[in-house]
Amino acid sequence: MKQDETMKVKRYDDTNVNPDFVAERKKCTFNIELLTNIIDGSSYLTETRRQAQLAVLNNESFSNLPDRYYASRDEAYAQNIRKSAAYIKLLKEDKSISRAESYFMQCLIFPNEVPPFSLHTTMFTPTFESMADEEQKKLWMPRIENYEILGTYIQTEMGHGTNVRGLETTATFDPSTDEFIIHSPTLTSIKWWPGGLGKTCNCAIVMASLITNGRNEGIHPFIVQLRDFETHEPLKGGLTIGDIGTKLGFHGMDNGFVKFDQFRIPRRNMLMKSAKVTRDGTYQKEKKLEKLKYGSMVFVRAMLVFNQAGQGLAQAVTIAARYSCVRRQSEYAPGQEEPHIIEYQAQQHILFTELAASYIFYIAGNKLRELYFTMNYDIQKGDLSDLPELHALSAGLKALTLDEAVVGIERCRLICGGHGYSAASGIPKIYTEVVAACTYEGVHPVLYLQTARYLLKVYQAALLSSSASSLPDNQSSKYIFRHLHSERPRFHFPLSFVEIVEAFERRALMCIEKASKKLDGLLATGRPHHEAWNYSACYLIRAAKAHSHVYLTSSVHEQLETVRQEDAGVYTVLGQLFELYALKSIVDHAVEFIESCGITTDQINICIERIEALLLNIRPNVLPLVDAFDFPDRLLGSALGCYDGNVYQRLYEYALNSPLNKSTVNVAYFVYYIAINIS
Ligand SMILES: CCCCCCCCCCCCCCCCCCCCCC(=O)SCCNC(=O)CCNC(=O)[C@H](O)C(C)(C)COP(=O)(O)OP(=O)(O)OC[C@H]1O[C@@H](n2cnc3c(N)ncnc32)[C@H](O)[C@@H]1OP(=O)(O)O
Ligand SMILES: Cc1cc2nc3c(=O)[nH]c(=O)nc-3n(C[C@H](O)[C@H](O)[C@H](O)COP(=O)(O)OP(=O)(O)OC[C@H]3O[C@@H](n4cnc5c(N)ncnc54)[C@H](O)[C@@H]3O)c2cc1C
Repeated sequence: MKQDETMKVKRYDDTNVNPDFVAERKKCTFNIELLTNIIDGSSYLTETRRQAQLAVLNNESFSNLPDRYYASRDEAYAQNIRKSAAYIKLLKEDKSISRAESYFMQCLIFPNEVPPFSLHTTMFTPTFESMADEEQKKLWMPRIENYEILGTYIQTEMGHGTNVRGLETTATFDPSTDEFIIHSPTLTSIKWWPGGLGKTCNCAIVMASLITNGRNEGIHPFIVQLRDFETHEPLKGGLTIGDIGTKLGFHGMDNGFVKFDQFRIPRRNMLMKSAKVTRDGTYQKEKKLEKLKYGSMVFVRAMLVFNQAGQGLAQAVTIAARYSCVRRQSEYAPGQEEPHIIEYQAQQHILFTELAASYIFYIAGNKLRELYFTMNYDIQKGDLSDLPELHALSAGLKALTLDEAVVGIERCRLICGGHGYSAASGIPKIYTEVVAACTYEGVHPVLYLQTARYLLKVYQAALLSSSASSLPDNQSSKYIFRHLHSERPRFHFPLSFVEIVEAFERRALMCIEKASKKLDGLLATGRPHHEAWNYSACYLIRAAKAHSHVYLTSSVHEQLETVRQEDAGVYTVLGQLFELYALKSIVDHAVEFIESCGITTDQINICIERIEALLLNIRPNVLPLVDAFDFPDRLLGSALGCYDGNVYQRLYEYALNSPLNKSTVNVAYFVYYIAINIS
């Protein structure tokens, strides 16, 4: 990114900081910058992020006007398009902007929003690049990279989302014209939900059942132009396109629908890397590349762990922590000043356990992102051997971390009392964005079951093998092989970090064993496989969750081992957060740990006592620990969570700006109430 020498705005305003915050920050016992580097992934990424954020803060085109919480849907959409236009212009002008820089800029330009063009970069382009043949890439990529083509990803229909094989939209080859005819045969086959489809995008990847020579060959991707490149009107010839209406959140996004009525596209608009239809209508496919079509779903799921679960929860925690260090409430000791609510153990228990979870999701999410890029390099070259592992990991972790994050965000809102319910707290906005990710890219029961399917295969292989050597080193399920044929150790309390990881592994192995036994038992009674699978679902889901917990704990433990060599202060605080997250999970799933690790209820009580001790350990560092996330105020969008802690002044300003305060007597009251009931 080109450096702008004229940058004026600082990322933080250090003047006029609430004195309570100044005192809190003085208690810090560790090197905040080093922790920030760990959260970002490296010191290089911290610097890159800061430069990108400064570029946004110094560019007036990216300001949020009108206030984001008072904007109507029309205004929110218009504002997103205005900012998108400026952002895309910048990307086109400055080709040196890297992928990481553009990512960091986008997060701040659209705080807690998925903007209308985002499907272009997260799903449309990656799917095209992965599924198009070389000739198609030459033809289309320059216009895709130049944003002349703005694309979305159209898969879900009104009647089918999860069951991709059940999609009804057809793409029938017509050899007489060398075209495919895209058609929505029923009401339920209308494509529904794609982001940016309603008003913004002019092209799309459409997933449809390919029919040629009278045979249905299954779901395939097609690139389809939807709107005229000059007038932006929907193309004639059989398209009905629109916005699907108001949702829980995503107000600035035009999630849309499209009904195809015998709409024609050239044959070569089928993406032909792994399968093709020749001029005479012959269908050919390369079986080994078949699963590439799922690739963009794996990509987004893997990114959601750090981007939505990690960052979303960390933002809510930052807001709740800062507010808890400002807010005073209740008489603690008779006659004394009311304490900050952070001093209440009940508050600390919720806040610090969520703080710990946000660190775990961020760090494990970074590791998953790196693993994705490493494994995907081979996958794109045609070696798909790592894909099942990547799919199982990304599906399970997307589900587990987002499940825990949305509960955590809501808990953070609740511990802010009444002001948490105001949009000005910023938490409702974070919640509605993050909770959407629990649905898009696959609902969680279904994703857990995908992970379980993989785990049972690994377990079967482990039963037949006597060592772990048949699995590559990077496989997260290697512990299944290791522990299946080894003695369970005796655990000592309080647990060491190494013992914590082994306890999670033993618990996961037991859950997998139980799921396998349950399934086999049902099969042995003569039930068909699909029925036995369905009635094992609760066991299978428990196994997938336990396995995902293994990845979280083992990857953060690995990070701790590196930090241990570098900095004692950071090692201590990160270790406390790791231990807190792990012990809380052990207590929450005590039955599974007692059964799998041979531990007693007394030892669970030791964990409960240890959690209380950790709350006291973490207390002095609470503000520095959220400062380490390094969120600019604009990203948080919160009166309660600002860096300077001037909560009440900002809440008052927010209320004064309410559109209802533009007049002293509201016209509706005058016209309806006074006119009818008083005159
Ligand atoms: C710091 C630096 C930064 C760096 C920069 C980087 C920054 C980037 C930042 C980005 C930030 C993000 C922002 C977000 C914005 C997003 C906006 C919203 C987007 C929303 C888009 C959508 O919402 S878009 C629709 C998604 N809709 C689903 O998600 C449907 C779920 N439904 C299914 O996913 C299937 O339908 C389901 C269930 C498998 C059954 O399908 P099915 O019946 O065919 O499957 P079966 O169970 O029979 O499985 C058949 C065999 O396929 C295997 N397999 C199945 N899936 C596989 C897979 N994915 N990969 C591999 N393999 C797979 C399976 O494991 C079996 O393998 P095997 O036979 O060997 O066992
Ligand atoms: C904000 C948002 C943005 C989206 N963006 C896009 C987009 O850009 N492009 C796109 O194509 N789609 C998009 N979607 C659609 C999204 O991917 C689907 O909603 C999602 O995959 C779930 O499908 P569904 O809504 O049909 O739910 P269903 O499949 O009908 O599932 C409903 C419920 O049934 C249960 N269930 C279903 N199947 C099973 C099963 N096999 N086993 C156990 N339980 C089951 C689950 O509890 C599930 O929650 C978006 C959705 C949202 C909310």
